[in-house]
Amino acid sequence: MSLLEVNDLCVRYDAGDKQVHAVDGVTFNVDHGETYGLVGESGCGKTTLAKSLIHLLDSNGYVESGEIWFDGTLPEWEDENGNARQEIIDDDRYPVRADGKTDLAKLDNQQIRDVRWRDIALIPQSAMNALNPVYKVGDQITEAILRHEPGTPVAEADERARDLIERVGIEPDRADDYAHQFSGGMKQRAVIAMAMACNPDLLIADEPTTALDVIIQDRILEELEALQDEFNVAILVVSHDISVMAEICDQLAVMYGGKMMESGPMGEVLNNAANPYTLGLKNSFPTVEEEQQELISIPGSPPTLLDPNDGCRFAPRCPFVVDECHSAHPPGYDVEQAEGGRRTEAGSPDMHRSACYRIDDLETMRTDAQKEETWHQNTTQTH
Ligand SMILES: Nc1ncnc2c1ncn2[C@@H]1O[C@H](COP(=O)(O)OP(=O)(O)OP(=O)(O)O)[C@@H](O)[C@H]1O
Repeated sequence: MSLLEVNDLCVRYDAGDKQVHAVDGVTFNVDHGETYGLVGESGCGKTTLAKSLIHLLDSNGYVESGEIWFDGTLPEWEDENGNARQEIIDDDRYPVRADGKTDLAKLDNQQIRDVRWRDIALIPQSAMNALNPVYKVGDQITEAILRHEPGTPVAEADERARDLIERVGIEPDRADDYAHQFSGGMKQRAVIAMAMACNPDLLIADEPTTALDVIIQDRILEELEALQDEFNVAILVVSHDISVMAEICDQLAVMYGGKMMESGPMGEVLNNAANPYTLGLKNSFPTVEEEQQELISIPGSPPTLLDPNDGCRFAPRCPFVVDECHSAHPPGYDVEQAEGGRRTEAGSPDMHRSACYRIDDLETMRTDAQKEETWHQNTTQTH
């Protein structure tokens, strides 16, 4: 059973008399212990999607519609074994399903606070600045444990904090240091340790390695994987960097303009890309294997998402655009079927899916997408 099941989620920001459609009709599942990646250019809605799950949006942001089913529930709705009580499941006033999952979108502020840290923890973007400069690093982790598990004896919380610090590769004695005594990589590790303080089932990591050099980046990714193996924590990782995703993800979703353009098992999405946007994104990133690879950018810029038109979000920049693309944003099509020339909607969000009307012409798109002239000659005709 999946840990997280997001159905048709739409998130908006109020912007004067208009709205920013930052996340639009997004559906995906994350399994226990798996790493799910959200990749895409800046502004495509990755952070908004991640933060909306635990109600950490800016004050003008809100979930307009959709469901966020999470395999866990509030302590007061559980029996002694930690399962949702039957009378809570049966009572329509509670957003709890027969399989014990809770719809996080329906929780109020107080309720979602009980889920944060204990069940789902966030490593925010620019996490290195998340440490408080006036408290010792170890004390900040102890404090997080005590705040979310109030019955814990202080000595035990201290011990756990030091243990976590050690697990992320920092000498436990450094727990008595202040953040300014830590390097960038150590600060990032300390924030990861803090996020793991209450042993959550899901860790949301927003650009966990962006400000770090490549060597430290690798180590942080290794440490995240080690924590995952040890604690079976699922990780929802947000990054603009395909190479980070290729290192750690099991499943990958490519976002553009608030939509999921392509998703599925990571190897499938990256090696067998089936969406013009993914093909374009891959062209613009260097790969380790191809030393002489020519990088090709996608001309144009991402949409503003202010009251967007109907139609595929990528259509204005897509060299493969046809009339149908302007009718409505395409649904997620089954890529395996498309390999055989059939255009069939995907039956499950875990399958390799691509939102593109041209999916039945996949081979042509894959071949043409590798050519520079495809991207840099045809764009004017698409507007
Ligand atoms: N508080 C806000 N008010 C209005 N619009 C916002 C707000 N926060 C984000 N947006 C807009 O929502 C869209 C999605 O932004 P978001 O930060 O989720 O994208 P992202 O892919 O995570 O980008 P980045 O990697 O730069 O953070 C963008 O168009 C952005 O300008």
